[in-house]
Amino acid sequence: MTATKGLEGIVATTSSISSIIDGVLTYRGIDIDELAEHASFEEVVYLLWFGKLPTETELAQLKDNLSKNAAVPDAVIEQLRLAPKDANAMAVLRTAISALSLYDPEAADMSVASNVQKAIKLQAQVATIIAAFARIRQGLDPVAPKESASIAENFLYMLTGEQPDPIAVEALDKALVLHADHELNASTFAARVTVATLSDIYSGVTSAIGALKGPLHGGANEAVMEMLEEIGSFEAVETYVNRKLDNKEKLMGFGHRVYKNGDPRAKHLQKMSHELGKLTGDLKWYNMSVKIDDMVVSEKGLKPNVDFYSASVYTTLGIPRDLFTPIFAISRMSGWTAHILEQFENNRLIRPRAEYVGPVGQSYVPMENR
Ligand SMILES: CC(=O)SCCNC(=O)CCNC(=O)[C@H](O)C(C)(C)COP(=O)(O)OP(=O)(O)OC[C@H]1O[C@@H](n2cnc3c(N)ncnc32)[C@H](O)[C@@H]1OP(=O)(O)O
Ligand SMILES: O=C([O-])CC(=O)C(=O)O
Repeated sequence: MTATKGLEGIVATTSSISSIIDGVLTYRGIDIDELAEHASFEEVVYLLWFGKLPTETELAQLKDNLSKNAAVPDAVIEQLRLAPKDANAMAVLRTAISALSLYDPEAADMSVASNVQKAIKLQAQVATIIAAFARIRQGLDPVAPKESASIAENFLYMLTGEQPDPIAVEALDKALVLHADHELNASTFAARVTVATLSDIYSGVTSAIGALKGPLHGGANEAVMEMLEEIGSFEAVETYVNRKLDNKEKLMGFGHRVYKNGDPRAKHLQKMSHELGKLTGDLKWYNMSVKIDDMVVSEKGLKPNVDFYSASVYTTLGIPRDLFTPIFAISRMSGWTAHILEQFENNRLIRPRAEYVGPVGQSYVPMENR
């Protein structure tokens, strides 16, 4: 038995949800480039869950169902009020999503119909929870979700209490499409491992949120913005990047376990960052990002991943830095739940082995002789 560090290159399951083949990402066989151009996030949610693009009626039904389920139980809102105002937003989200199960009488129902309904609730409520916490910590009351608004529109509306700019809604919607699923990434794997014990869907997504939070995974988008803020100006980029590379330190938002020739989602986010920067007249973060990108590509051969340009996109949309990873979770909820449903369809406990490298042949030493 020989271990592969980080399970690199190990094929751990079959899946028909998304694929990365020769650097091309597809959801249910459709290239992400096409989806980014044409699909709404709700269409993508339907596609991931049900394996096909929705008809007009099916999409309307899904949107209606999401809309009707977007309100969060009062007890969970109360719990958000009890959280420290400076609590980590991903930790709050992880706790609140776990708490939702306490108020769902169907939490332990493992039928397919019940699990699909729980996926709908989770997808609808994740945005409500994040927006509510963002307001509560500012001493404001949460804003109730609007009926018949998309998830992107509703999230921005619930965050500010004002009707969001259609350009911002469109940009966030596209970002949600781009982050929705990604084969067997760490958080999705965590979700599948959890539910493969026949634990419930809430446990699965709670595990996933915990895994997404880390800076080597979804947490990298916040780390990118932290880096941009630390650098502070376009002029300071060169010295900063050279110092990081000389010290062999990682630059957040670069590199990927699977993509060695670039992440196909990054170009869309780069374009959005540029367009939003032009619209707002503030290209500072975009210009700094491009300069870092050019230097890291030419000096290290590493390309930006999905997290790199999403940082300047969200900042230009006026979203606070610590909500970037929670927004990733809004989108990835669709992928996690699709994978959980797929895992349940053909379940087997996930239990790999460890290569033992510790001492052998040891004896118990009585306390007085140690
Ligand atoms: C949504 C997502 O999860 S996308 C990924 C988000 N994460 C980040 O952006 C964090 C920064 N990037 C990284 O840490 C890595 O590239 C990962 C975690 C994404 C992938 O890592 P792995 O496949 O395990 O690659 P690993 O960390 O072993 O790196 C391989 C080599 O490239 C280097 N490298 C990888 N990423 C970076 C980086 N961002 N900056 C500088 N060097 C890097 C490593 O130092 C290592 O060099 P070495 O062989 O000289 O020691
Ligand atoms: O696939 C991965 O390892 C990380 C990633 O890009 C994602 O989850 O979107």
